[in-house]
Amino acid sequence: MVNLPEEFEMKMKKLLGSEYEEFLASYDHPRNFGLRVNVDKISLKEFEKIAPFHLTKIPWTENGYYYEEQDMPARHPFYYAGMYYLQEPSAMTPASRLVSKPGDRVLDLCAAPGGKATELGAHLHGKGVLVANDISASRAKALLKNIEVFGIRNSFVVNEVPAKLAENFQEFFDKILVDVPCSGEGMFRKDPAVAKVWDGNKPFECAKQQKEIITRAAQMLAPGGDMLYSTCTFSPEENEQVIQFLLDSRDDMEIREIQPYEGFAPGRPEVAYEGWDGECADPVRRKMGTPDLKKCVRIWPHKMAGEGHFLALLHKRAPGEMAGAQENDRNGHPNREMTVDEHKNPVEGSISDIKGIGKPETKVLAEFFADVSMEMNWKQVEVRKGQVYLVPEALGTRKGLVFLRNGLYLGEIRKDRFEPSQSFAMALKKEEYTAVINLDYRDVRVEKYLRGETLEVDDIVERNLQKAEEMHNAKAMKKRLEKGWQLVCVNGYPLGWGKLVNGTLKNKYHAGWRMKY
Ligand SMILES: C[S@@+](CC[C@H](N)C(=O)[O-])C[C@H]1O[C@@H](n2cnc3c(N)ncnc32)[C@H](O)[C@@H]1O
Repeated sequence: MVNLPEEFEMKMKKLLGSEYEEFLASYDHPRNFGLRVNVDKISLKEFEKIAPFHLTKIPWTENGYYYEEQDMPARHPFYYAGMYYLQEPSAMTPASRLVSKPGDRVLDLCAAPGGKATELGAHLHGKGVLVANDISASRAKALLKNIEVFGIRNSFVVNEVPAKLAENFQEFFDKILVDVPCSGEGMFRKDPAVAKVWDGNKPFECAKQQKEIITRAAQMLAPGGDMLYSTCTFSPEENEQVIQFLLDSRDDMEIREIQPYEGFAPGRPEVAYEGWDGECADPVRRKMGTPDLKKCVRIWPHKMAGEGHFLALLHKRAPGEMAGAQENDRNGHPNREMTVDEHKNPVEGSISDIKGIGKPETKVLAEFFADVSMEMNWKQVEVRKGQVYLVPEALGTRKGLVFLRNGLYLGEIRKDRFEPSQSFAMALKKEEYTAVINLDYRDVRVEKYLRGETLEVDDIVERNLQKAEEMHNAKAMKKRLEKGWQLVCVNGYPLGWGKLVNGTLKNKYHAGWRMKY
């Protein structure tokens, strides 16, 4: 049993009334473990077929599963292949209720380490842009890594304060996720250390910061766009009161219904002004808060197999749009189980479209990319000091922002050769590269590869050559398969690069990502 702060218990008693004992009893139950499948890489059907874990579907998400602690999915090669993200089940809810589609401009304002940004990015399938921001430089680094492991090709990873972003992105985004820093009351069971540092002032301090963040987020939302605000805490100050604050300060925003689940509890209009002297002229609302706060969702650990959360889906009305319009058609159950190849586009333009590079660089790139069939628009490729990036189309030029990555880093031109990057390997599908060393996850070479060791792969090269025999251009293909860059895959999903020399595969797996235990 977690040691709960006395002041917290009193507050929860007041909030929950007769449900309080049941809530308290939930602290005796073990926490739940969840993983969320990367729908940009693998279909759920395929994942269920190949993943050697004890999986049970999380009923309120499309692509989340409970697993058992002994499965240890963080140590499995499929994790290194970016097939899934480990995430507490309730924490999967916010991104699952902000339905984004390929082509959208999406912002995750408080994104690190990327639990929600990776889900939002996966659903873009490379089209549109995901701007993933975090105020902490070190956490933003972890965010970038997770985005790269997931193979997201169209992200802009930023390390800025929301006010600075708002200067650059006025009414720019179709979808915004605002998963604010909070007092973390919902995490006491999962992480008892959070309960130890909690005190009664924390919700008030956090609320101040949350109001600034949500205000900036609303400035960046395009008219007609949707924004999802979430916390992992129970305090009304950080939940209903922040939403009420936003509604009181802007008359173009409204609360939308969230795709339901039987375990969700409604938001609480009656706590919207409790203990807070907000500005509101309407005496009825002043007492009660806007009735639409009921459309918010509270996740309580005694009602669902997950930790505590709060969610509010907000909509910014376009000029002339009536309050509550569009709600029904936008709120249908989204068909989120898509096949991975459904979103493929042909390659656009050619290498000669890249600006500012000479003939030798063009030749080096042409040689390497003769083996690549990934969808890409060459007009969006930029070369900066020899480093080659595929920049998101929808972003435009953004100056004066501190960023860690603009687009997909493809690799580096070094004199007479191109060195592909780790992030490029992760963004490829097996079928999009000519020379592939595909290993089964039970093959000891997979772990050796992830530890940075050199591999003997004669048997696989032999098999690849036999397959090539059956093809039209067998001779050219043979030459290619016997040496040079190889995409190393586990069960068909890329892990990184290797370079083949006389049947030996030199390890090019990113040194900083190696398996260490
Ligand atoms: C709840 S965590 C986000 C978790 C993340 N959404 C995920 O799912 O992995 C809140 C994040 O907000 C960041 N943060 C704190 N203050 C911020 C601010 N003013 N602007 C943007 N991010 C902020 C913190 O560094 C922290 O990473």
